[in-house]
Amino acid sequence: MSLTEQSGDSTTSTSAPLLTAATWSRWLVVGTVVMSSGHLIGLPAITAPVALVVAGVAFLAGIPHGAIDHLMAKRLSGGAPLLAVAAVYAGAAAAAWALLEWVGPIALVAAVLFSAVHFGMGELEVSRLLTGWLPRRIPAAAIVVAGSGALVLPLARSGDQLLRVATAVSPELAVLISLAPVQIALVSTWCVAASVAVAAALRSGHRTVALDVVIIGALGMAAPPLVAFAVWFGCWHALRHTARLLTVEPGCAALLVDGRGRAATWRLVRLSAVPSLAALTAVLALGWFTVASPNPTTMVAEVLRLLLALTVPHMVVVWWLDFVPSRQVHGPGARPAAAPAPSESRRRLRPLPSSYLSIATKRRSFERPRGADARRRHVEQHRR
Ligand SMILES: CC1=C(/C=C/C(C)=C/C=C/C(C)=C/C=O)C(C)(C)CCC1
Ligand SMILES: [Fe+2]
Repeated sequence: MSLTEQSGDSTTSTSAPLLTAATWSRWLVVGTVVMSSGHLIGLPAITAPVALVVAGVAFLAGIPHGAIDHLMAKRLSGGAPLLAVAAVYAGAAAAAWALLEWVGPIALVAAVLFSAVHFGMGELEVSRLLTGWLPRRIPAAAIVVAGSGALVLPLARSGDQLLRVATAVSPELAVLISLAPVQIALVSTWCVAASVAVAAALRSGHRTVALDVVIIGALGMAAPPLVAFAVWFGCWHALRHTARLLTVEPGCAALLVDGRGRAATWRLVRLSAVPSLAALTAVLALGWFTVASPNPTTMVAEVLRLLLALTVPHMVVVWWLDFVPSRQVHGPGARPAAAPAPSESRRRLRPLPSSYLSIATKRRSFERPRGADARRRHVEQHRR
């Protein structure tokens, strides 16, 4: 199996961006695993400054994936004024920041848990869009937990750099993730979830879903913890979410359906440019103040708290996106004729498809087998 192979036949113009993003993310992460494992065969190990630079760049690369959250929220809310959307978004971030600042470790642990769910749900959604596979509750939950491996495993392994960052945000959190029972619980939970996810994916013929779990595990276990999380965030989660946005943002989706992938990409770049630049400038400015600050540790803690607070409304918008029918995102009447009926999709609490891509991929993967028997087997596979 190659890193490009997909279990479903997702070669339509709408599925191309996600396929490309999935392939690139696999290569970037596998590259990181290989570079991080070089010391096992006598090559020089990644030094601490290199690790910090790689982690910093990867974190920055991940920031723009939330740049059109406000546009998505506007659509999802049925066209609320952008100013109101921005006010609610900022309000949610401010509330999260206040909780992180004053409630302390409990709020931080909650934010980390929400993040793990956000990352895992992203994996589940992307695996569905790529393969058309709609797993049952247990394999779906296993994919969510396994998909958060690039956060769970590095937290369990901690290491110098990650612990220093964690201590800056909350010394209590650093103590918590240094406890052997917590580390063992995190690693064993991930291993059980990953085994269930891989077994279910292989049994239903979706080898790339299994491959992704294995790659995430390899990264979480082999790369320096902070690098593992940062590279996964910037080069996997953000890349795949951005590709998904191309199929969700109505203008981009329409261009994709027309086979104009490049125009769709440029549209997304245009829409994201100002918010991305603003966010990157703010983060870089805060980073600069941190370096110049007489008390960098406190400053790092402040910056991280701010970033974590900002991710809260992002997680809410993406979660909303995962659970609404595509017509609410694309506007009334925009749902393609072949989309499954809501009642059918709602069975087993399955999030409704939120993009043209999910519908196109699903239809194609159902169409693929030739002959009545093969088709029946294939349909059975998707029901499993
Ligand atoms: C607390 C903490 C961490 C967790 C960061 C998290 C949880 C980030 C979540 C980001 C999200 C949700 C982005 C959305 O796309 C690190 C960096 C591992 C280092 C140690 C301290
Ligand atoms: Fe995200």
